[in-house]
Amino acid sequence: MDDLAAKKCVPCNSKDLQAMTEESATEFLLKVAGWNLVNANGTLKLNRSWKVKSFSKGLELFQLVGNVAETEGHHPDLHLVGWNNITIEIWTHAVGGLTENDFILAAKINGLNLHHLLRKNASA
Ligand SMILES: C[C@H](O)[C@H](O)[C@H]1CNC2=NC(N)=NC(=O)C2=N1
Repeated sequence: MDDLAAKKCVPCNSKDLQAMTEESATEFLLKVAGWNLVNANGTLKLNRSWKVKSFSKGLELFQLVGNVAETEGHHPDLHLVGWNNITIEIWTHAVGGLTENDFILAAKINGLNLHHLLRKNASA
């Protein structure tokens, strides 16, 4: 499995795109440190949480992530609650599960410099 952060997401409307098995997702998960695999009512998703220094730093984090998402044409679900708690969920809506696109996006998010936005004990 080559470097996911160097790959490009494919359009989600390509007809041969299909959700991967939980077994495959577990293998891909090894390549995206810090992310969790969750099963939300039968839909596999990735999620990761952070504590940010402030509400505005949370919005800055969203903008950095949003720029990557727009470049890739593949988008996360962004949650900012209790002013400084961020959770990002990633899944491929078009297939109702996980595809390699989701792990590429997670790997690219892991490559962002977010340290200046995060509380010291930042992993929520
Ligand atoms: C054509 C284009 O690939 C689709 O509209 C994209 C946009 N971003 C997307 N993002 C995610 N997470 N899932 C999708 O199915 C999806 N579809």
